[in-house]
Parts: sequence; C-alpha cells; structure tokens
Amino acid sequence: MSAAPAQFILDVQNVSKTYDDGFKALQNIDLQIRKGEIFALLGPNGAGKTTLISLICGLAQLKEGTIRVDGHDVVKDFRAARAKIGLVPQELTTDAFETVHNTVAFSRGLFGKPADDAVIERTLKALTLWDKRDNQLRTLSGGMKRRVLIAKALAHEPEVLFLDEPTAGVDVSLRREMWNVVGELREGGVTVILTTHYIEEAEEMADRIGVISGGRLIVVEEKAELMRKLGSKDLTIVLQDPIDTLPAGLERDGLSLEEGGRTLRYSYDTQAERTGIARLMSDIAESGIAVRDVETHQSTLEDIFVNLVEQNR
Ligand SMILES: Nc1ncnc2c1ncn2[C@@H]1O[C@H](COP(=O)(O)OP(=O)(O)OP(=O)(O)O)[C@@H](O)[C@H]1O
Repeated sequence: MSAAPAQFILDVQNVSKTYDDGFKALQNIDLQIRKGEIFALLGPNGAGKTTLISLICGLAQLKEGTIRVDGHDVVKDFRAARAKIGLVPQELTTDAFETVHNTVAFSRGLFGKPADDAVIERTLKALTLWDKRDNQLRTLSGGMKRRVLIAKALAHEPEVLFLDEPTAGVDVSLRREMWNVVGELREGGVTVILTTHYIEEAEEMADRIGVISGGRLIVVEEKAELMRKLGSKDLTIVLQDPIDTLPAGLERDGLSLEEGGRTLRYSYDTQAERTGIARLMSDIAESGIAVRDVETHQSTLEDIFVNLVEQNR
C-alpha cells in the first residue's frame, strides 16, 4: 500500500473502535489533516474525541481501520508514527522543583532525540518561556504552566500537536491566552489538532472543524462555511395583539407567524453582511403592528448537534 500523500500529515481511514465491553465508541471515521492546519474536533461528552486521539497516539489499540501519521502506520510502524506526534495533556505532572529548561529538554530525550539546545531555545522562545527557563515549575503562573506543557510536547519536533481540551477548567483570561498561543503556533507552521466542547473555542482557533457525535464524524468543514451554516439566530417578536396572517409587505424569507398569531419568529444569518432586522422592525412599525417584547436566541451547541445529526441521518 502506498504512503499517505505528503500533504496529509494525518490520514485516518475507516476507523472504528469497539471497547472490550462491546461498546462501539467510534464508527467508520475518515479524516485527513493537511500540514500546517489547525483542526478542531468538536463534540459533546462521550462523543469519542478522546478515543480517536488515543488511537492516533497509540494509547488505545487500533484493530479496525488504518491511521498514518506523516505516512507512518500507527500499528506497524508505531515508534516512527509516535515520534511525529506531540501530545499535550491537561495537567503538568512533572517535578515541581525542576526548571523549565530541564523539563523541556528531558521531554526531547524521551523520544530518543539527541540533546539540541538550539531546538529547546527556539521552542521556549516560541512560547515566551525563554525568560523563565531557569525558573522552577512551581513558581510559574497557570498560563505559563500550560505553555510548558506545550513546549514539552514540541521538544522532540513533532509534525502534529494534539491539544486535548486545552482550556478545560481554566478561567476566561487564561482561555484567551491559550487561544493566542495556538495562533502563534499557527504562524510558526505547526499542525494542531485540538478537542473541545466549546463552539466558540473552535471558532476562535480552527481553520477546519470536525463535529463528532455518538462515535460518528458527522461533519468536517472549513470553519467559515460551518459558521455560515450554523450561525443562524432566532429573533422572537411577541405581539401586543394576535394577528391572523402576515400583512402584505411583511412576508420574507425566514419569517413565520407562530403561537396562534401571537409571535413572529425571524431566523437570520449572523454572519451575513445584513441581517435584515432593522428593515423588518421598521416594516413591522409601518404595518401598525404593536410589539410587546423582542428576544433573540442563539443556537446552542446542543441545538447545532441536533440539527446536524438530523441532517446527516
Ligand atoms: N475503556 C473503555 N471501555 C468502555 N467504554 C469506554 C472506554 N473508554 C471510553 N469509553 C466510552 O466511549 C465513549 C466515548 O468516550 P470518549 O472519552 O472518547 O469521549 P469524549 O468525546 O472524549 O468525551 P469527553 O468530552 O467527555 O472527554 C463514551 O461513551 C465512553 O463511556
């Protein structure tokens, strides 16, 4: 069988995973990741994100399907495949009294790579840790500790970096900081695959987004395209008095009369240049309809999953 085309740093083909208890955690996953892209794997709890990453990184046994990292089969050529991967765990478990430099240099050695101060320096600088290189880990802020985790994962110069829930359990400012770090990695050409529950996180960081639900990859799409599809918002306009039909001049795409004529529901695209709301409100005023209340509703991740699952049935 030929190696993966060079542009795919990760090539997952027809992968399924059945755990020992018979539970099917993944079904027929196909996924190709290009070099240098930031890919977000989005899904609710239990969707199968960790299972997929575990299979790619060799932490779970792959029996159904094939996975290649930079052309190396993760089963037949495990060491070569694994050396291409940097895996960022959620928490730092190394010695708190170790220095930043030494802990990162040690990680490189774990993959049998020769010591290389130039690589460690470049990695620490890329993560703005150079000034802290002689600090013990215990003296670092939460944000810096997270950077150290990334530096450790990058120390052996992997081709692809996995970030499993990079902002789980962190506060808002640290979340922003992590988003910036990923942005900087992108500038440096690192391929990043991250898992998240949060659509805004995927939106912030990713070039492409895959949505996984119930063990199936139900959609893989360029972010801009996905956001266009998912970015619809509902505007509910509660009327003072019910009406039987929409007055002439008010009909338009996305507008419907609901709840026995008591509310107007307008569904619009948040990414569009014009939402049409201002026009709608002025047309309503002109038609003499009195409005009691207006509320908006943004699709939640759950709504989006429901919609996607329905569409993909
Ligand atoms: N070792 C195991 N044996 C049996 N079932 C498992 C095992 N590990 C995971 N599962 C099940 O597989 C499904 C997918 O789990 P996985 O951890 O991959 O989901 P996830 O998308 O990473 O979820 P989360 O966001 O909660 O981390 C879940 O239903 C989980 O209970």
